[in-house]
Amino acid sequence: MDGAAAVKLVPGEAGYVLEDVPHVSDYLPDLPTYPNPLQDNPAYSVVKQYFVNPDDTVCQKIVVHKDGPRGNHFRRAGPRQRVYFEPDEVHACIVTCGGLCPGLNTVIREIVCGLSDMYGVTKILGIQGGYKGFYARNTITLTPKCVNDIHKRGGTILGSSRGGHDTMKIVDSIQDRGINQVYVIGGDGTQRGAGVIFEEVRRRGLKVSVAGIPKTIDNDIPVIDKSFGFDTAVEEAQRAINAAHVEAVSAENGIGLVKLMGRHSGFIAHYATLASRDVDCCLIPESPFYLEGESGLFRYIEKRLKDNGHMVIVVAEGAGQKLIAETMQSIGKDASGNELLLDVGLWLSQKINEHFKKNKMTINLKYIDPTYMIRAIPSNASDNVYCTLLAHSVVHGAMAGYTGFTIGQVNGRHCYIPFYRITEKQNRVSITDRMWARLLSSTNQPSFLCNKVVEEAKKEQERTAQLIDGSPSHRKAEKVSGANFSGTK
Ligand SMILES: Nc1ncnc2c1ncn2[C@@H]1O[C@H](COP(=O)(O)OP(=O)(O)OP(=O)(O)O)[C@@H](O)[C@H]1O
Ligand SMILES: O=P(O)(O)OC[C@H]1O[C@](O)(CO)[C@@H](O)[C@@H]1O
Ligand SMILES: [Mg+2]
Repeated sequence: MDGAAAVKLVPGEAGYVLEDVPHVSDYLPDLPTYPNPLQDNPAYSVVKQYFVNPDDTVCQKIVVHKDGPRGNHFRRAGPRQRVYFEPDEVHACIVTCGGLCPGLNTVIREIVCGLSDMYGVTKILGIQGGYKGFYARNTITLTPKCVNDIHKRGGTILGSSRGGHDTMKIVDSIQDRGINQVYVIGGDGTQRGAGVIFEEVRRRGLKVSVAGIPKTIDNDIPVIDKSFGFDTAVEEAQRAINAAHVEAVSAENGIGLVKLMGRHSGFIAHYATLASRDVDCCLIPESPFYLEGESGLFRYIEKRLKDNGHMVIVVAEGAGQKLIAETMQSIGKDASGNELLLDVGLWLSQKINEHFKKNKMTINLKYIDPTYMIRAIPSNASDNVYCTLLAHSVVHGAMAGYTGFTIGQVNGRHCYIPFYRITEKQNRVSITDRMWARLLSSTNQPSFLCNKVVEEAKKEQERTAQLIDGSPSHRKAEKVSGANFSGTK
């Protein structure tokens, strides 16, 4: 487990457990603290109860039973009365890694503006081109002025990359440059990378806070309510689905097929389908499907065309990979080690065309692949606000000396989550819960579920629920009874 040595569990009454995050004072005792400059900030000083009570925690499980345990909690995010860095002392850096996602520039902007406006920090570096930028690329100086309008642009002004995570070289670069706050924006791979950077920083005894901001278009990061940019992507996907629908209704036996992103998690396809109501079938990686037979996809398409004259299919890029692999060779891995996917959209188009040709039925299939279009756009208004809050919360955490954490919204509240909770599993669409049932009922598609698949899905859900509910028994944990934990030295 990444960061296993840093597990900090603080038990309380009635099964209460705080899964705390590391703090620089865990391994550097007697560090001085300073009053939070926010208390003199004209904008913020009017806020009643502005500082977060250090004992505030956010519960992960909000549906509980009368006699059930209170479950796991995370430390609530927000400004602390005392901070562990003086503004002049801070030398922050920001890096973006992995694939693009709407909102990256907003998060960069708001970390810079948050550090500057709230804490008076002036030294902020942008690391170019992802992790390898620490040792192989240039850096740029980030100021509120130069990031002023970047939230209106898609992508990341810093550039991003996959692969190239060389922990020693990265931490050498952090040490050589005198960086003491590292803000890492990226998905599960990136947060794993941040976890090992944190471990190395701690091993060297550096006063450096390593903080993650989770980013993933696929919404595959667990624990958090949802990842930033997801709503924007779902909204943009509507344009492709609308086009597919228009094409389909305007042709004889028209079929509109749209491929959307979603490597192992089909959330974009799922939510875009539910939002649209024009979709007749949604195929995702979590729900294996098959083509032939009475309950297969071909029969459903025939029926739908007969009843309605047209249909729209949405397929997540990771769907049907096992099926395709029966006839196609794997195409290897990307620079980060992620499996490259076979093109389910092209494959499905070909299979459907072949099937109807063989059965002498005329169809008009239009395949739309908006893959990168849904993630290369700027974030929408609500994602912009979401990104702003995440960025400000992560800044408060680093200034307060927390480290080895990811910022996340859990049940509507922002909190500091240990890296290992974000990286130990992926968030997947559960095909045995009410949300997927809602989709099945809105599209009327076959569930493709045989008993074996349902049983496997239920088992997976139980296993996942144990992780999500936190049952900490499986962790190599050091239990502590108070917040002044120093067991990670
Ligand atoms: N286990 C790991 N340890 C250290 N670094 C890692 C690890 N996994 C991935 N990384 C690094 O993290 C960076 C991003 O990883 P990856 O390409 O998997 O994207 P991601 O962060 O998961 O984002 P997304 O999948 O949403 O595009 C890469 O530079 C990669 O080298
Ligand atoms: O082509 P790239 O940039 O490597 O990224 C593609 C992948 O990145 C994601 O957008 C995020 O993991 C996936 O949905 C997609 O498979
Ligand atoms: Mg990933």
